[in-house]
Amino acid sequence: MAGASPSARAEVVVPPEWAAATATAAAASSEPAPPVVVVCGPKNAGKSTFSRLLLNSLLPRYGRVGYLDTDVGQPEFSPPGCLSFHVVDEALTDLLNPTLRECERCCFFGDISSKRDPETYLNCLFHLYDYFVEKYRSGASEPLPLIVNTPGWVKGAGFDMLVEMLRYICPTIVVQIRISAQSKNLPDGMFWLDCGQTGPNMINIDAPFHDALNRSLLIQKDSYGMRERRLIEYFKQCFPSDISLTTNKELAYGLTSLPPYEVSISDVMVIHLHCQVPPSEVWHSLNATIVGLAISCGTIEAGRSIPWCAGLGIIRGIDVQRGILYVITPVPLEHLQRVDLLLQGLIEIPKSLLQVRGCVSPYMPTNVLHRISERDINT
Ligand SMILES: Nc1ncnc2c1ncn2[C@@H]1O[C@H](COP(=O)(O)OP(=O)(O)OP(=O)(O)O)[C@@H](O)[C@H]1O
Repeated sequence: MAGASPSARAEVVVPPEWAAATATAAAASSEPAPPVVVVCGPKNAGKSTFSRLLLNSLLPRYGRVGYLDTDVGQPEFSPPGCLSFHVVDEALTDLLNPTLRECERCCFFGDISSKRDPETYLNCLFHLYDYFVEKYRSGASEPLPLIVNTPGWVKGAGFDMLVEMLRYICPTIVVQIRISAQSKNLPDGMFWLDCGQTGPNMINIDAPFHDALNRSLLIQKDSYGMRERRLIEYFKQCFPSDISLTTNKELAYGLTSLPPYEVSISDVMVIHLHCQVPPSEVWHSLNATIVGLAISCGTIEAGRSIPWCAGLGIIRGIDVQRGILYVITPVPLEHLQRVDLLLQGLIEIPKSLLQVRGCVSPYMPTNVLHRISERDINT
């Protein structure tokens, strides 16, 4: 692709070695089980785009493909802050952009990078992988191939986490995308294994675009904007699909007028994932935030429970006197009824929803805070 422009493209470009790599994975032996493919490489090298192409290549043979979404900053199918496992049974039509899809299992990590808590991040990932193995490797369900798209943080602690991930998952194929700036690449070969250990089929491919001097041209993404759009898209699901909400203003007004769910404070436990909050401030800290709505049914390992996340919600208001939280969420009622944990992380309500001209921010009615203050004074 010499001379290709680094600006965002309207169509996906499939270099011959990319096509060969997807064909190799699609033709790989399914004995004793279909392939587990890990895609890794530096930031913006094309991992997500390649993973989409790979998924479409595996579908004709297997009908369904598992996808482990591990990039909490820019997840493929989930809102930001989540790690999730999906089973996809139809070809992806947009090969250049991530799209929301319902997951089979999700863990709410609550941040857009694993930096703040690598241990919890890895525990979430291992739990999702264990779920896949239990259901699609040893259970009654038909075995599925699995794609694991990894984050582009491949240096320092990011590298250490990738090594742990690879050791745990033991993939059958690893596709490494490399760029011309060698110092930014992962080491060559099976860098996560000890000498002499046998490993997977390693496939190295180059990032898709390069200039006349053969230097990689990487397309920078607007990560912040992508996250905002993803959250907006997520909360649009609160409305029936025939309601047209084309602008953020319409959505902001729509959310304002949406009757929230009432959740009894006594029915839920609040967990702050990345900070400590004094008990007297818990409700203030929760008001006007996005939370993971979780169910404490995860397995307990090394004393830590990893709850499954049913989806995200906006805490629209809190009435401490009545003991009620008001939550806006697209999570269906039957799942919501099982939620017993509110996980608060660092995922924020998109600014574009809070800054709509003429619309008083719907999530921060002052009477809510007054009621809390009155209650604080009374206790
Ligand atoms: N084969 C391709 N054809 C067209 N555009 C591409 C291709 N590969 C990557 N891009 C574009 O390059 C940018 C980065 O690609 P992508 O998101 O796949 O990289 P990534 O390695 O997954 O990034 P990150 O490390 O941030 O997760 C995106 O804008 C994407 O649309």
